[in-house]
Amino acid sequence: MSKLIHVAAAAIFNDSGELLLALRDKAQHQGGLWEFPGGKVEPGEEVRSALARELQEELGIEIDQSATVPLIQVPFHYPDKSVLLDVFRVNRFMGQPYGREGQPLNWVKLADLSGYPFPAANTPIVNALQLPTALAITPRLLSVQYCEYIDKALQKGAQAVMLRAKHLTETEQLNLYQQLAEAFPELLLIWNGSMDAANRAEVTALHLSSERLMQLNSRKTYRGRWLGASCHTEEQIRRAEQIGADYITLSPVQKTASHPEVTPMGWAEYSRLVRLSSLPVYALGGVSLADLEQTLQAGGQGIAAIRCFC
Ligand SMILES: Nc1nc2c([nH]c(=O)n2[C@H]2C[C@H](O)[C@@H](COP(=O)(O)OP(=O)(O)OP(=O)(O)O)O2)c(=O)[nH]1
Ligand SMILES: [Mg+2]
Repeated sequence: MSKLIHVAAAAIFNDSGELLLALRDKAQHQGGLWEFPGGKVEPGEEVRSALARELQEELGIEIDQSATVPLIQVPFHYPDKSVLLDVFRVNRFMGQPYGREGQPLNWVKLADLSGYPFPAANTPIVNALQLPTALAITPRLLSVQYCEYIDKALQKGAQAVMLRAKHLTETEQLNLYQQLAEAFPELLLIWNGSMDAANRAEVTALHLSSERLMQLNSRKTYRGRWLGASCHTEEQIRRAEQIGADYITLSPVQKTASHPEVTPMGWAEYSRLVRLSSLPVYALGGVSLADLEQTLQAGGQGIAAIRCFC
């Protein structure tokens, strides 16, 4: 396999929360498709210096390197080239961006990103941008208690909720899912269950256990929008990538009361697996919102937790 070409790219936001896209010239590799501005890291160059240089060269803007936050790293093999896209969030910049190389630019709302044709390597980047950084996983509750739980979790900073209610029958879980989806129409509500049942109930966001993940070869039959999976090993991460999952949770990062017998992987191993994965990776297991900054700096998607949102 050819050597990975290290590319620094930026998800640049303006004050209205829109994102800057540039159209790649037809003559370029992956030409005619939209991109996150950036370019190749030169030998010996720091990735953030490369990002600042490329944004100056391509857009005429200055950025404060220390104010950039890692978003995701995507290793990707095109038939003719292998790239490592190293993507950062840029929320502040100086100057008015313009296409210094004649490339058209567009400010785009996050919700409209899916309408833009991107190179294939960009799918995980778009997912990382559209997925939240704080995911609450429901504890074991009575059916009537879930609404109140979600209210409280949202107040505490959760931005999405995974309904994990294995103590209820599948029918009860899906009825509850529909009720909660109606009560919280704006919320990304994920059901932890099986693909067949999710398809039958028209669930739009599904999370697979690692066991279910390893039984799947493709997401092709899935009819929802979001597909996630629980991973604990490199092999499971590879399978999640192979089936085309949108995100994974990786656990246990730290010691957790729910699985006291399991040895946690620790932050160093979490960071290593995040670098190796091309997908958005939530840290799970003994983590809370207090660990969010560390998780993002490691290139993770964010944190997933039960306890800290109760
Ligand atoms: N900048 C950028 N490159 C991307 C994206 N997605 C994607 O697959 N790529 C690929 C296309 C290219 O093979 C490589 C980036 O190369 P580039 O052409 O931007 O590099 P550069 O700015 O240094 O340009 P050049 O001097 O080599 O012409 O990464 C993306 O979103 N942004
Ligand atoms: Mg470029």
